[in-house]
Amino acid sequence: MTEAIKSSLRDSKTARWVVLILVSLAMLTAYLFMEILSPLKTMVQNAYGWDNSQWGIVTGAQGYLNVFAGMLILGGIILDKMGIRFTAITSGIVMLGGAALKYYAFIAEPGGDILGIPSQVFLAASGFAIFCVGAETAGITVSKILVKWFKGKELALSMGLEMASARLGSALALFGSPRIAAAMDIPTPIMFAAILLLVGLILFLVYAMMDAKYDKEGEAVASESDSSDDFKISDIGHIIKNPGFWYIALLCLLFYSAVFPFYKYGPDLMVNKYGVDPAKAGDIPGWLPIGTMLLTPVFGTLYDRKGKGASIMILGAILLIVVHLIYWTPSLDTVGFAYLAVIVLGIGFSLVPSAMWPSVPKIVEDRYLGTSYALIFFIQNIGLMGIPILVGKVLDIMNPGVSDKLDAARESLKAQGLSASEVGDKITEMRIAGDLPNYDYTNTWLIFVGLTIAALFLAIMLKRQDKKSGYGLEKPNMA
Ligand SMILES: N[C@@H](Cc1c[nH]cn1)C(=O)NCC(=O)O
Repeated sequence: MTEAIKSSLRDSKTARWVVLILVSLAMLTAYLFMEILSPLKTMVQNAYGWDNSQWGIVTGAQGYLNVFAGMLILGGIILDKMGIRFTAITSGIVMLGGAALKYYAFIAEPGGDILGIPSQVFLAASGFAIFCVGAETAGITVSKILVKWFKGKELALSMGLEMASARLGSALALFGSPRIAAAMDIPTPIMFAAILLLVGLILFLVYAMMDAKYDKEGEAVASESDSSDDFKISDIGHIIKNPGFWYIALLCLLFYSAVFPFYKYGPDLMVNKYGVDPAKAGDIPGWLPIGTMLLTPVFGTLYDRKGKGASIMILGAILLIVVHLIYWTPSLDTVGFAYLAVIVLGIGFSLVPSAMWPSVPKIVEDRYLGTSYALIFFIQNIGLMGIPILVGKVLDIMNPGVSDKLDAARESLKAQGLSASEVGDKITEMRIAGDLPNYDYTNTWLIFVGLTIAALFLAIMLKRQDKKSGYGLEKPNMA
């Protein structure tokens, strides 16, 4: 029996690392699709005539089903009840289905309205909303997979590497998508990213085979019966009575609202404020995920060894304020400042998550951990939905007439028989030449400044609560 356990898959270092590679690459494809449209805002608007509010409807679709239909919570329950294999494969299929619908919206260019929204916008938003249900569920499933295979071994390292791989997916989308769209057309990068999701699904299927073998070996019984990662409705009552939970959940909402929506609007800011070529719109924001890939493990190790978790979150929030102030200040309009701000953002975006996620187990009891993470992601999704919508709306309000002028030019080009891609290219040329106006982001960017100031306030409150409740956030994680 002992021999059988020793030779189990879990004890095989090779098997563990194969699992890590499989799920990390699957998450890379998910994060890649998540940002595939983000650097194309200028091109999409020039080609299809979406205003900023419509862009907000599509990019904020992340939360429609996850928040309003409670799909993130349902995903947690399904993971708990149906297990890892079922949930991983199902989330892969859901991501692919959503991606296919989003691709259809761009390739078919459907006319008319659905529920008062242009059909193309409605279908692209619906596809993204469905994709995000799969992506968020895949995220919580992969965390559970890593706990299953790496608990008591290289767990923190495996989580860090999986996150780094996911960030690489975001970077590939930001750098690659506009280049492919400029060389081919807008639907092509979306199609490539959808094909990669199919590869991700195949990787989950291969993982499921390994997982089945692992379970057959019988060793999983012990780890599966450790229910600390499970989602339980009954836990919610206990968790929401804990003030520390609220501080960290709201900090997560504010902090991520100031960062992930930056992917959706940052590339267009680069074009409109810094005069970057739309085919390279994602290049400066693309350094953000690359920087975090390298820095998050460094700051994570620092927190493990030296502690100061609450102080790290305060410092991260201060850096974020500096970043968004740089992007907001009208006179700081040279590309050098855009790079400087993204470097500081990279440091801030590495500091906060490296301290935030490992702090949750210090605030809530182990048995509530799975439910707590699902609830935090649920609250985070409210911001990831609301902020892109708000930014789009405010941008339209602050730029009266700009979308109308672009529309008029587009209509006259369309009347000359040009395709959407050709219209987009012409409008881009006219905007670069100054014949058509750009969007002024100045006042709109104050939304991000406000979010980061609120995040700093919450981080300070969390530190105070830590002193009061003795969570030990300032203490090292390692003895
Ligand atoms: N909600 C998840 C996944 C995600 C990524 N982009 C939008 N949602 C999350 O925030 N994971 C943590 C991270 O830092 O990526």
